[in-house]
Amino acid sequence: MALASGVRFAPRALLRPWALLRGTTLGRTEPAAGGGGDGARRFGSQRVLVEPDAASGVAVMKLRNPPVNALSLELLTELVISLEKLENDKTFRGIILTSDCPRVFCAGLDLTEICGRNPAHCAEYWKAMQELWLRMYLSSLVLVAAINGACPAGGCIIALSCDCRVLADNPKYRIGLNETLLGIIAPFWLKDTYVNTIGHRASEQALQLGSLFPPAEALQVGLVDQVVPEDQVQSTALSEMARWLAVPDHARQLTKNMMRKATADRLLRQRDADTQNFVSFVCRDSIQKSLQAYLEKLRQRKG
Ligand SMILES: CC/C=C\CC/C=C/CC(=O)SCCNC(=O)CCNC(=O)[C@H](O)C(C)(C)COP(=O)(O)OP(=O)(O)OC[C@H]1O[C@@H](n2cnc3c(N)ncnc32)[C@H](O)[C@@H]1OP(=O)(O)O
Repeated sequence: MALASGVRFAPRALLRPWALLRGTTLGRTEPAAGGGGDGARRFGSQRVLVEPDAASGVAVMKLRNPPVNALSLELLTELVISLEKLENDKTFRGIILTSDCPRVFCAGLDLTEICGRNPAHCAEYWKAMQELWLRMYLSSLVLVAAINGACPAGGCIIALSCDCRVLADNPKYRIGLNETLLGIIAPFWLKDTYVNTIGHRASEQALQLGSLFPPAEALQVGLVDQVVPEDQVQSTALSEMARWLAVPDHARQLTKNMMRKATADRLLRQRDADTQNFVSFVCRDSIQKSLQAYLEKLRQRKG
């Protein structure tokens, strides 16, 4: 993690993402609609669509894992790879992260990845979650979340790993860490990310209550930076991006690192212990029962 001007400081090779890849179609490049030169070419994978604009140095990254962008192992892996690809390309200075699925930004952990799975799978899954958070949280690029749908739990953490958040003004698009309502506990690094964003007292309350904030409250508590009509989310995210990109990269990157490194280092120091803790917790019979019941409730809610 070199700190020289312009040098990327995201941790490299903490986990080789492609080792996790199963049945994905990465590296596909196709012309965008109406596109011409390099700046208009899309690339990405099955679950992550990247629309790069070389002229502005900004890429729009869309999550497309229907129906709710649950963070499956494949989606986590593809996100890490797309992020790494953009970070390694000097053309790009910023990413706007948004959803390609209607009404949902990201439903958080894919509960089917941790329900009824063996400990080895849960460990592999959790390591991938840690990896994505570390890479996003320490990314040298400016990350702006254009939150165009519901954003609970792991979805909220993805958004909080960005530098700035724009939320669509729709009362159904709630954001927050609701883990306690599932009978599970946010690990310390999710808690730290929350505290770093909204402060200790607000986090203490929101974490214990499992609060999911509607837009106006999310703005008030500081979980998001702007709430705008749904059709203005993308344009506002672009304006925010321009504001962040107006700052010289090296100064902004070093400042970001100064603000975030201690939090990331805390996980890096105890990554294995955190994984073991997660696995032993979620594999308990009582926790499995809670998760199964929650999933069942979600399925029955339909229709
Ligand atoms: C020691 C550390 C221990 C633990 C740390 C663990 C950290 C956990 C962080 C997490 O992220 S836990 C996951 C929390 N996520 C949620 O609580 C969100 C649950 N989902 C929803 O509230 C809603 O689905 C939605 C608001 C996101 C979208 O609502 P809607 O558009 O009405 O869709 P449906 O509810 O009908 O869902 C469609 C479909 O998707 C399935 N599904 C939804 N969420 C998940 C999920 N997180 N994982 C897996 N599957 C999910 C849902 O069951 C439906 O499936 P069908 O088979 O019925 O189509």
